[in-house]
This record gives sequence, C-alpha cells and structure tokens, in this order.
Amino acid sequence: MSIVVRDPRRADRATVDAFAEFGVATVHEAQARTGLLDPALRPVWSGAHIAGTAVTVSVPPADNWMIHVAVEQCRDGDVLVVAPTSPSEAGYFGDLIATAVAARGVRGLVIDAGCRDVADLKRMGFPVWARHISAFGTVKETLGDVNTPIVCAGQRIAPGDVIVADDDGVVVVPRLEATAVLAASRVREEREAALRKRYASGELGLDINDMRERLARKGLTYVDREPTDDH
Ligand SMILES: O=C([O-])CC(=O)C(=O)O
Ligand SMILES: [Mg+2]
Repeated sequence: MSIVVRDPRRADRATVDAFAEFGVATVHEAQARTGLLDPALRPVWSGAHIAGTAVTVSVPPADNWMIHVAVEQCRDGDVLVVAPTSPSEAGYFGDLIATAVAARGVRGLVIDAGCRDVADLKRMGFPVWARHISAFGTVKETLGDVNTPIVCAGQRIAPGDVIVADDDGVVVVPRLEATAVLAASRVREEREAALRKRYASGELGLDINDMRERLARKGLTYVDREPTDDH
C-alpha cells in the first residue's frame, strides 16, 4: 500500500528557525555526534545554509511521480527529503519542481539520488543536497509514500523532524529532541566562541586542552637538534 500522510506534526517553528544560526557540525556534535547523513550528499551549489521541517518522500528508482504528489503536502518552512527504495542516479528534481516547491515556501531539497538543472537551481537560489548530479530522466509509473519515516543516506528521518544543511552536509534532529539539541547547540557555540578568542590570541590547543601530560604518557618525545646537525 502507498500512503500520503497529510499534515504530520512538525517541530516547533521558532525552534526550527533558531537552528539556522548553527552549522551542521555544531548540531551534529550537540546531539552526541548522531544524525549526520552520508557525506556523499553534497550541495549542488555552495553557500546555502537552511533549517526546516522534513516532508519525506519514498520513491522507486528513476520515478519521480511521488515528488509531484509530495509538493501538495509542503508548507512554508519545510524541506523536501527524498529517498529511493533502491539506489538511483536519475535526475529526479530540477528547476520546474523547484519552482513549484519554492512557491510553497520550501527551503530546500535533500535527495539520496540525482538532481538536474543545477545552473537554474543556483540562479534561483534554491538549495539542494544530492548524491548525484544527473540529467538522466525519470518516469511517473509507480507509487511510493509521502510523510512516512524513511531512511535517507543512512539516517532515519520522520516527517516533521528538523533538517539542518550547509556546505558541510546534512544533519537530522528528531522532532521530539529539537528543543534539547537547540539548547546544546547554543552551549557548544558559546564554548567555541570563547575558544576562538584564545586561539586568536596565540594560545595552543596543547595547553587549552591539557594535552601535554597525556602526550608524554603516550611516549611522545621532543628532540633538540644536534649541535653538529647543519642541515
Ligand atoms: O521534470 C522533471 O522530471 C525534473 C526536472 O527536470 C524539473 O523539475 O525541472
Ligand atoms: Mg528540468
């Protein structure tokens, strides 16, 4: 059976929007180094940074019918997340579908398959993270599911989960953990801001992190150059 779940519960909007302050690396670390999608998913143009709520789509290989079905379920602040049921390099998505979802306020696409019309997507400023760039066309023959939990690039993603994506990649935050992970991201960012000042003033990670004693215990030995060594 193929199903479309209408209007799934989404993470709280203010919480989702606040995630846009934080990079993927920060969010990933803040949730104990979990949630990162396979880094083989790359932005098709660089410089985008988005946070939004997942609308999930499970699609057959080289068939983008369910993406058209999913567009109707998208709302302002969503991110479309598409996973094929078996690997596919086909170009499921391009500037036409991007135009349709952008008109609904969708913030970007994450797809564990191919995407095309990259120059147009860049011109439009519509962000996409994809495993492949491919002009290979798709058909509209076989059903799939919209807004059911999927596995996309190695991570379970449920509809309404938070997706954060930037030049480093894509991370998912489960909807019910969003508030806690946002707070942990803030703490981490404040800690990094303080560290950044210390590094800028010339302090070394060796001292800031008390690494010297541990390095010595591991056997690291410093050797002064021999006086006769004139290389
Ligand atoms: O139409 C398609 O199948 C995908 C595409 O190229 C577009 O959305 O522009
Ligand atoms: Mg096209």
